[in-house]
Amino acid sequence: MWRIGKRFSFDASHRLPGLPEGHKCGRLHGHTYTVEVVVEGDSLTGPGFVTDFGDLAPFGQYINDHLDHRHLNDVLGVIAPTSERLAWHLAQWLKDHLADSLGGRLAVVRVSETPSSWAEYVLDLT
Ligand SMILES: Nc1nc2c(c(=O)[nH]1)N=C([C@H](O)[C@H](O)COP(=O)(O)OP(=O)(O)OP(=O)(O)O)CN2
Ligand SMILES: [Zn+2]
Repeated sequence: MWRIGKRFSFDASHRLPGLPEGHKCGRLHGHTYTVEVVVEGDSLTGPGFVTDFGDLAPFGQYINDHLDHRHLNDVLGVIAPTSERLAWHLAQWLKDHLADSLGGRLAVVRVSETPSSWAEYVLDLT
């Protein structure tokens, strides 16, 4: 099986209510988020692609239009937009909008708020 990935990034603010008093993430702050989408396949098409990286362009457009320079507490409609919840939100968007048009299967959406941390949502489309 092959796996390919494409990385996207955007800047956004959030705050995480519900943390202990004084926790830094309870305050309004921002991140340069990184999102990686992993697509897998058992065969190759065209010149040797699982799926053309360019087929993920609509996902980049969604990020630019709806998440970049936004406040994630407003956009996601959850009280605490953690990396885990953002990964789930993005996985649902990919499932709803791109699953049928990609050459391969959507496998993982991984979100990083900082270079040292990540959360991922593993898709099961079987
Ligand atoms: N499991 C999760 N833990 C935390 C999340 C999250 O989404 N999922 N988010 C935060 C905060 O948003 C915080 O801004 C980022 O946390 P942290 O990695 O601690 O950020 P730092 O840049 O301060 O990391 P250092 O490596 O300590 O410098 C918190 N936890
Ligand atoms: Zn944060």
